[in-house]
Amino acid sequence: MDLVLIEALAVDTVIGVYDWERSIQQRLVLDLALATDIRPAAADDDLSQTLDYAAISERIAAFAAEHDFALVETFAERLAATLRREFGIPWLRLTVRKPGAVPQAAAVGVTIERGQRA
Ligand SMILES: Nc1nc2c(c(=O)[nH]1)N=C([C@H](O)[C@@H](O)CO)CN2
Repeated sequence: MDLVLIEALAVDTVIGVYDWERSIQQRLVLDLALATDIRPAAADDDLSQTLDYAAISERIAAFAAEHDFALVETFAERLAATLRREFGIPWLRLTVRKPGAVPQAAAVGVTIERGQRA
């Protein structure tokens, strides 16, 4: 299976467990690897036969704007389910980083893999 990539996608959202985090927007940085077979699109040079990384990036920004989870785990799990359902993605790896959450770390976050990778 081939992979369509989206790397270091920055989105702003309400995210965090503490009271002071509930009234501000914070940045998350996402990496995605999305399984698909790119050969039909490549054979016909046709965007409609592959995963449109621009459309998916826009959907992620909208998802971030419309939700306000406490945990990055919840953000990752719900986003993965949404993308798989709406774009028919059989398998994905998603990393969600929260830069600045721990001052001593460049970023903290989670990586999940969901679905079947053929
Ligand atoms: N595993 C997690 N640990 C923590 C999270 C989280 O989402 N997942 N969140 C926080 C706070 O919101 C933190 O980011 C504020 O600086 C703490 N630990």
